Amino acid sequence: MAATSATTFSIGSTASAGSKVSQVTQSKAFSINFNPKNYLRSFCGLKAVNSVICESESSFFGTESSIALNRSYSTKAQKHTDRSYRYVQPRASYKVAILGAGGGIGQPLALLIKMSPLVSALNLYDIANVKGVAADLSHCNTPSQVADFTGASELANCLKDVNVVVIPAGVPRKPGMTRDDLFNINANIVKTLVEAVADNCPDAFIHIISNPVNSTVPIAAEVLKQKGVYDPKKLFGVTTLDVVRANTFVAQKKNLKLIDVDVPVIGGHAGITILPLLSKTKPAVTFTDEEVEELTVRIQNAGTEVVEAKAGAGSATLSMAYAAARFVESSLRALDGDSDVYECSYIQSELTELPFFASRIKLGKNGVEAVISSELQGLTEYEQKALDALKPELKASIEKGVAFVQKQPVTA
Ligand SMILES: NC(=O)C1=CN([C@@H]2O[C@H](COP(=O)(O)OP(=O)(O)OC[C@H]3O[C@@H](n4cnc5c(N)ncnc54)[C@H](O)[C@@H]3O)[C@@H](O)[C@H]2O)C=CC1
Ligand SMILES: O=C([O-])CC(=O)C(=O)O
Repeated sequence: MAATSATTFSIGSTASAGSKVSQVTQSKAFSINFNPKNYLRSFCGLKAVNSVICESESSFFGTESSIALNRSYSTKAQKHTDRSYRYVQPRASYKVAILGAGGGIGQPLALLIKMSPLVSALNLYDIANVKGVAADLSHCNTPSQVADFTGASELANCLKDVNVVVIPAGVPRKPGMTRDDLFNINANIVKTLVEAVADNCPDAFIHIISNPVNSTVPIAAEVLKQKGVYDPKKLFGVTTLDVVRANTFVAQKKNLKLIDVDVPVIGGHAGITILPLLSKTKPAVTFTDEEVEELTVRIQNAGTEVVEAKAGAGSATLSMAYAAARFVESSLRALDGDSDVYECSYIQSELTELPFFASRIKLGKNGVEAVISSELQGLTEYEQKALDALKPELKASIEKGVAFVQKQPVTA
């Protein structure tokens, strides 16, 4: 990506003030130069502001989708027919499957992915009937073909040749519950679905949304290991919503433009294991101690805020679909060769002594290309204490997930 400003900073072993990138694959660290403007743009996810004004090239709300929509009610549409048809052609042909597509997250997520010019096939799977959802979506005049798959007997077909599998299948919280209270039901759902992924599309990127993410990702890893197809670079716990919330809350608090704010969120995805690194906010922002405490607690409890507001009708669905769509878009861009894709995600990690940990990562064609280790350096005292405090809980959740699969080995 070309630099547009004179101010550049570098990440890598040669950097003095920038971020350090460590290779997941354990090959030696490398350095990259890029400018802060692009750096921030790559964290904008669905690029809300840019995409609404149709500047983005590969956003779900980018040029192609917008032109496709605009054509429907433009009085001059006819004059532009040829040009518009050229634009609505898919720009890439990736196949995405959503498992749990009929649910509160699955449906809006399917709509957002249907708008992507990078997707040629969108497979919807659920144990409940998804025929109606697929029929409904298939009327949208965007490039991808939608197909429905209902029940276990159709799961293998749903997964054939898929590049990205997104898993929001499972039960959501009700008021008074923790995410860990969902373990007994969701552990088995994730285990069964990932077994099918291992059998049918072992090379796919796997995005786990089902809670408790701190345990369901280790469950998925253990299943893939037992199946002999585990690639730690392609298994992701989706923690994008924590980043989206942190960005939103900080922007609101500090009166900043939403599009400009980027807060890395590390650790895991439950209560105190969610740790926003406010000191690493870009652009640099100064917070009082009270603001740090208030923002950190709000970000950690944001899921519960929604659960309580929905009063028994489930947990975050729309913001989660938005966040998951952002992570899918980032994955597709990386698969498509974009070399400037960064997200936070909960992955197998060597960043701390814990085997799974959420942090900023660089995504590439083969999944996790690098882990940004520098964001864990120079933490404030508050952040360091919070990091130390989250480790026992996260460790226990990881061990619970691993033990679950070891007690009930996968079917060959
Ligand atoms: N990672 C994150 O940041 C977030 C995670 N979540 C989690 O996402 C999960 C889904 O939430 P919602 O969509 O609101 O729930 P929902 O109940 O509305 O939808 C779940 C869907 O999964 C389907 N399902 C259940 N068992 C299945 C199976 N074995 N195979 C295929 N589909 C199956 C159901 O039929 C339903 O359509 C929950 O576990 C929730 O806690 C929710 C918000 C944020
Ligand atoms: O809070 C929940 O149960 C759902 C969730 O993970 C979130 O909204 O972050």
